[in-house]
Amino acid sequence: MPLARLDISRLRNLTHVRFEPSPQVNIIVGENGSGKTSVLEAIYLLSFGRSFRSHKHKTYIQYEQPECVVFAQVEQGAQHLPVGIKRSRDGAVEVRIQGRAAQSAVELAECLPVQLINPDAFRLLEGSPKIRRQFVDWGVFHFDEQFINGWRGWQKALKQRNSLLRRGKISANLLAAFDQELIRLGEQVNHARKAYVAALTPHFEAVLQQLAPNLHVQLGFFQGWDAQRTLSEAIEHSYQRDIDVGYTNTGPQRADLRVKTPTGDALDTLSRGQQKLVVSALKIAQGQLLIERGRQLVFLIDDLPAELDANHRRKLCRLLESLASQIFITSVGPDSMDFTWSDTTDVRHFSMNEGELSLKRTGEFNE
Ligand SMILES: Nc1ncnc2c1ncn2[C@@H]1O[C@H](COP(=O)(O)OP(=O)(O)OP(=O)(O)O)[C@@H](O)[C@H]1O
Repeated sequence: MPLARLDISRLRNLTHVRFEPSPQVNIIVGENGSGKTSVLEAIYLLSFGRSFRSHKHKTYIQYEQPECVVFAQVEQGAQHLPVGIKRSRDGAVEVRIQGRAAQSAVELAECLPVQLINPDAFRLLEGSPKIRRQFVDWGVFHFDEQFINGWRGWQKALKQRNSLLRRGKISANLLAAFDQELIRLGEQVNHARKAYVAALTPHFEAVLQQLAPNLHVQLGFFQGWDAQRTLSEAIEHSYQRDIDVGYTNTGPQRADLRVKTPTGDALDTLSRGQQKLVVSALKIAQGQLLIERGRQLVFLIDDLPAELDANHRRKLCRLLESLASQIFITSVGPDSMDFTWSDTTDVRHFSMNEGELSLKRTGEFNE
């Protein structure tokens, strides 16, 4: 499933970048502000339909341009699948897969799963539970084909219930009718998430053991309500509170992935670099799980050296190499990319200079 070709037009300072990446390791080196992260942003846009840097599409469309376009040939077996996205300044989004308009961003995510590790990665530990739920749900989405329909139905039922609660004057019978569907789908979502976290945990532990053997970190899953109760019981229990506050207090919308060390929350006890290692381990574990199920994914590693010492950088590279996935790594200087890749790994070095990308010959950086 690697990207065989990538065309980026009018995205930040990339007026027109066109290149053929390696199906394995791609290293993009350039000065601050040269456009390295924008290449990763373009690939991410192709998978998620949005940027990881800004929710405002106008910020990444090149100044004074009406739109940006990212187009790729995605390898699927012996075939190439053309996939493209166009984001216009007026807000329009056009996604095309194999020449036809895609129905939703879900189709994009299905044909191009992308995993990002960047300097903001520690936000997964630091940020709100929503960020961790999104992390878990991304994994479940690729792990369990039934998940997305149940999740969408549950979200719809939850929104309807909340809107009823907000308006007040609600009859118990009407609420109960909504609750049946909410509970059925909510239990489904919860079941899928729990199964996923259970499958992810041994992968996470093994990856972390390789990356940082001295770190002892445990994963736990909070389902969003008291584990001793069914969802139906929990909703019934918080009925009056829901009416008082005007929204649904309990359920899978409160779920969280708990990351703990023996002495407390990982966030409070680990250094920044250690947090980055834990998050990298979580993301690599997600990737491993996908690969184990016969899928492929693209890893985007933005600014690899940030917060990692040479020893941990090398360990991370070794792990990434062992995944046999397509990887894009950015770095400000070749010195920090001192890892020796195996002779059998296809490594392509690119240099980024003011929005212009060029392929380097092997060893050119060291000359
Ligand atoms: N909408 C835009 N249109 C044109 N240029 C933009 C736009 N937004 C940002 N830029 C410029 O595009 C470049 C984007 O660089 P990018 O963030 O990709 O750099 P980088 O090589 O990853 O840098 P660093 O090493 O500092 O992270 C910057 O020079 C920035 O000023």
